[in-house]
Amino acid sequence: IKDHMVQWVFRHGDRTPIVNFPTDLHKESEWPQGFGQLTKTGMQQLFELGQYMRKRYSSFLNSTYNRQEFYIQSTDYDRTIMSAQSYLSGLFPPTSSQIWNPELLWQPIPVHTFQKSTEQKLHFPLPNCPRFDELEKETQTSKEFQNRIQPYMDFIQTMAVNTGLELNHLKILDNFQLWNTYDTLYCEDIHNYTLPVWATKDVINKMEKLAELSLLSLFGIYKREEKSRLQGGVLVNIILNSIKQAVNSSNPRKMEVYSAHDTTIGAVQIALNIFNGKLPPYAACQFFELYQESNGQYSIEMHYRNDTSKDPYLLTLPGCTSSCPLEKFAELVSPVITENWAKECGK
Ligand SMILES: CCCNC(=O)[C@H](O)[C@@H](O)C(=O)O
Repeated sequence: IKDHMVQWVFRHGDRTPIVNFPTDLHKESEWPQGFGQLTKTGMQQLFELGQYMRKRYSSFLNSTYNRQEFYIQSTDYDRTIMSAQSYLSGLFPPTSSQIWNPELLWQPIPVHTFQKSTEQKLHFPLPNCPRFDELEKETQTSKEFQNRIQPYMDFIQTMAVNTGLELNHLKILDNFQLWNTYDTLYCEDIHNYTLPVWATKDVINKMEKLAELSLLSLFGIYKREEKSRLQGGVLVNIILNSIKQAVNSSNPRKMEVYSAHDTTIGAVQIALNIFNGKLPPYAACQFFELYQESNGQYSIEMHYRNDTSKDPYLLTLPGCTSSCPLEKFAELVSPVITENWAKECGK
């Protein structure tokens, strides 16, 4: 069995909070680099990911960086671009012929990025899609969602008082307010900032569950396939087309990598119906490996690395085997792939 091409999507590394909630004890000025910035921990996490991939693909990838073989794109955020750079310093330290400064075992490698307004493939949820906004509203009032949020109603009331956030915003979940508040408390806790007295272990756990429900209900729970056609299916389509091109190309790129966000991983996994319901941790990665079997047939394997202490999980596309023939894979994902995104968005 021969590795033919790999596609990786990862979340950036550890960062500072992105937003304050009204009663937050810590303001942006208390964070050395301000909101949303990659920390040294985050840099180390991505460096480790690069080293992991160097080992995993030692026989597949050329040990020296080769622009014909490798391409990386990042969303247009400091944290994802810097994550990509940290990752590349672990994946492609310069080998003898590439060393340009003997005191520095690092080489510049291009991280491609596109303006937020024009990039419509990596930062989810993709904006400016009226049909998706409609589906979001339908989701919030659906019984599937209401059944899951009902048990938390009293808790959400308490959270509104503790955080100073608007109750009727908090309970619809889709504007990330509860998720963002959980995230800010999580960042403060990791970096040893004092938490408010009400932020007990139990409260944080309940907020984590609601953050997970935010991600799940954003792309799934209700009309998963239709929402995925407008969201995660867009990136699945890009990845699948790139894999198909590699099959028909005489000298295909070996690896394409996307430096992105937790919502990117969530959108793709919910579109593929392989989501584990948990928030993707820092530097988590979903990756696809195209193999050519001895009989010449091409198959795709999907893996998810969300714990650096273990091997990545081999994931199985529902309806297929873990090593899924390319044609079968394409057929099974076709319900979440749209030929005309703008039209389906009702623009
Ligand atoms: C505030 C909501 C936007 N959050 C982000 O962009 C973060 O990068 C988030 O996606 C993450 O992966 O931490």
